[in-house]
Amino acid sequence: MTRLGFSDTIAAIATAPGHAGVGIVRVSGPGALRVADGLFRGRGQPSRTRGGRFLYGEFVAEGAERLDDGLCLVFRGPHSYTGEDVAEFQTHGSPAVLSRLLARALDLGARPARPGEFTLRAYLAGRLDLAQAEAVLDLVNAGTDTARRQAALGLSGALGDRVDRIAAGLTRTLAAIQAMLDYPEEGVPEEERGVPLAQAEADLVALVATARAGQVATRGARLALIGRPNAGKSSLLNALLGYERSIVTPIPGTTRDYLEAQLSLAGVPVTLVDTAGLRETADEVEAAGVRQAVSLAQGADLVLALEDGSLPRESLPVDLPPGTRVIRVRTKADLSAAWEDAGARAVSAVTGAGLPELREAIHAALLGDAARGEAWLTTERQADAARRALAHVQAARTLPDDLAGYELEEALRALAELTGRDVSEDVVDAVFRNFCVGK
Ligand SMILES: Nc1nc2c(c(=O)[nH]1)N(C=O)[C@@H](CNc1ccc(C(=O)N[C@@H](CCC(=O)O)C(=O)O)cc1)CN2
Ligand SMILES: Nc1nc2c(ncn2[C@@H]2O[C@H](COP(=O)(O)OP(=O)(O)OP(=O)(O)O)[C@@H](O)[C@H]2O)c(=O)[nH]1
Ligand SMILES: [Mg+2]
Repeated sequence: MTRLGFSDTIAAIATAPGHAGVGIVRVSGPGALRVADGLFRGRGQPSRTRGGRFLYGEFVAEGAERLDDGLCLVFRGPHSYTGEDVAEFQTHGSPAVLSRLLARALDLGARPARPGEFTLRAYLAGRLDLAQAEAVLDLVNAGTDTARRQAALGLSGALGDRVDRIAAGLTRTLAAIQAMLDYPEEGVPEEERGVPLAQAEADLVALVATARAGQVATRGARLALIGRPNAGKSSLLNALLGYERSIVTPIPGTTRDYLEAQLSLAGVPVTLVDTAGLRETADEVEAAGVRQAVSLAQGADLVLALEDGSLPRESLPVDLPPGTRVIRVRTKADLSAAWEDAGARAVSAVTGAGLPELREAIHAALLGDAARGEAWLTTERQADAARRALAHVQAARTLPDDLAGYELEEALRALAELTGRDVSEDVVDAVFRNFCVGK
């Protein structure tokens, strides 16, 4: 594989498996229009058609068997998604038509595209940076409007721009330091070093703070409900969902196995996890459920710790790892309160009192540290690169000029990795492995 153009032509079904109104087979590479000539008959020939045009006609298999009628779209490199010649065949959306059409394209010399290979080619052609390519994946997978908005921002290049602005500041400071290395007795003036580095650090701290929100918005969050038996966990889960998903009874120890349910909370895909009530028990099955509840809470993005507000307060019998995000909830707020605590939100699953505020608190806990209009870091890969850049900038601030220069070079390398200007093939492979075929 060379980075300056591919000799092979790739083909894939671009639309989702299944029956639909329209389906698309896409072909990209130097032979794309020749493949199109071989399987499409219309008033014009694809290889003689200008880019940006479509032709209406029929798709024909070997032996001139007519497969379907439809459209052939012609793109000429570099004016296409991949930057190469591209032909698209838009058929009736039948898996039977699409698979025959793809088979025909392969007969005519194309090879099956690997997952993400169209977008990989767009990246290697310089039409997208790596953060934009990741945004393409986020966009395809977006199930909520928040996820879509973040992905669209990323795809527009807003994340790359945000990173580039920080990098430009670091580059200026690095240049100032290098210019002064020959005159070490003078030192770089504060306004050319200390001030911009403080700014870069603040910008990177703000950027790193978006990683959690970005990942939660695109991949969703796991939210575990824990508490003693009868605290009202299953009732609260049902109240948040708006339907009776989990069994509720007055008998403590009703929920034994954990149970998951999906919910979209202000645009964030949330998996709610109901767990067994926490208590010491001789019952082996229940004890297994309790152990499971503790480990589910430890693995969750956010824990709702429920305590029965109608009974004298008892502390929760678990230690959560430091750093775990917890919202404390006083349940059964419709009954007379046996205790009060400003740190616990009063909620009634019966009347719904306190539920809107709880939803808001959950949303704030999951997305609170990122400003809404800005481009967020949405993958762990991006977050890791941003954190490394931040660590190097922080080191640079305390070091003498020559060593600070080295740290700034490292910070710039980490930022270039973030946008994909300076990454190894392994990293690129890892990014595109997550794509589906046809994207
Ligand atoms: N049918 C279809 N719809 C699609 C795609 C596709 O490949 N096919 N896309 C794929 O993911 C997305 C759109 N992405 C695209 C990006 C650039 C170009 C393109 O041809 N750009 C040229 C021409 C621009 C122009 O005519 O103004 C260019 O940038 O030079 C096409 C699709 C979403 N919708
Ligand atoms: N009045 C009132 N009763 C509630 C409320 N929430 C739960 N209950 C009652 O409390 C009892 C226990 O509720 P569950 O939701 O099953 O409690 P749980 O925490 O899931 O209990 P386990 O599964 O046994 O651990 C049931 O009788 C519920 O009807 C509430 O907000 N108000
Ligand atoms: Mg329960």
